[in-house]
Amino acid sequence: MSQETKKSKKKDAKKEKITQVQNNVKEVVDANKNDKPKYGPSISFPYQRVWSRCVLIVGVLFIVWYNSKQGKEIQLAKQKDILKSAEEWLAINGMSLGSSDGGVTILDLHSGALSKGSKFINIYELEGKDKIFNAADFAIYKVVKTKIQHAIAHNFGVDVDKIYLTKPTFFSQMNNVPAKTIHDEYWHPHIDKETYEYFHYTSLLYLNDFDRDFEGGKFMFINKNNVNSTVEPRKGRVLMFTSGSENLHAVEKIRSGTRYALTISFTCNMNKAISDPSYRNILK
Ligand SMILES: O=C(O)CCC(=O)C(=O)O
Ligand SMILES: [Fe+2]
Repeated sequence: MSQETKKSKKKDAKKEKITQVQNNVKEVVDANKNDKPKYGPSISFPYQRVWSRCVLIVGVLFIVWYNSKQGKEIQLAKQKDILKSAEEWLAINGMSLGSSDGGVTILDLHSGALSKGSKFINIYELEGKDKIFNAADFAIYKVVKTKIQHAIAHNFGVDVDKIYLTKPTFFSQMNNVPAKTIHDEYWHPHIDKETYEYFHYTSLLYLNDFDRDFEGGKFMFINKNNVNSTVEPRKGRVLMFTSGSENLHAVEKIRSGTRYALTISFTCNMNKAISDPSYRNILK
């Protein structure tokens, strides 16, 4: 065989191979063409990617907004409207004059009783009692109390003039010092009306922040199935509930730090009403 014949044979073989490959590719393309989408032709439109991203973002924003509306928190007033810093208020309110041996210190604003050691002292009988509070402190208390009274009336559908401030109304300070008496054991489930007969509506104004100023110390509602719903104390947050057996509750043990709250409660029994604690009264 001549050299030329050999070359042309090689060329022919190559051509044949290329045609074969091309045919194979065509077959695959044809096969794909016949492979119709299962659920009909897919929809496409201009700027499809941009639009689909916009829809996704709006969807996520909607979910975030919707969930934020789901909380049962009602804003009564901005913290800065009514509250000084908790520390400032507590420093002047006389709590610093006491301190119980157990983990709980109480200052009753109506009677002046303050836990000290294993007893109570009366800060309204102390020398210099007029320096512990001033008129502005009581004015703040009155504003806070009145706002809460209106909020309770509104949310529980009662007439604002038919609920009355009742005693005790007190500051509480809680920490993780081991309890000395049963009164220091705030973590037991209880019903306020059993402790305080004339309470019909309990409210708590929290003065500092869970997870920042203290750990533990969440408020827990305990229902019949032993399932808890919890409230995390936060400065300026108000919790209100009816004081009967429908609201069994406890406070989770404090693990560290100090927790401050103010209890303001209302009764429907006008014979058990108390007047607002006032500067004038403590000067008597
Ligand atoms: O401080 C709290 O969150 C609740 C205290 C309490 O339940 C009470 O004093 O009866
Ligand atoms: Fe309670």
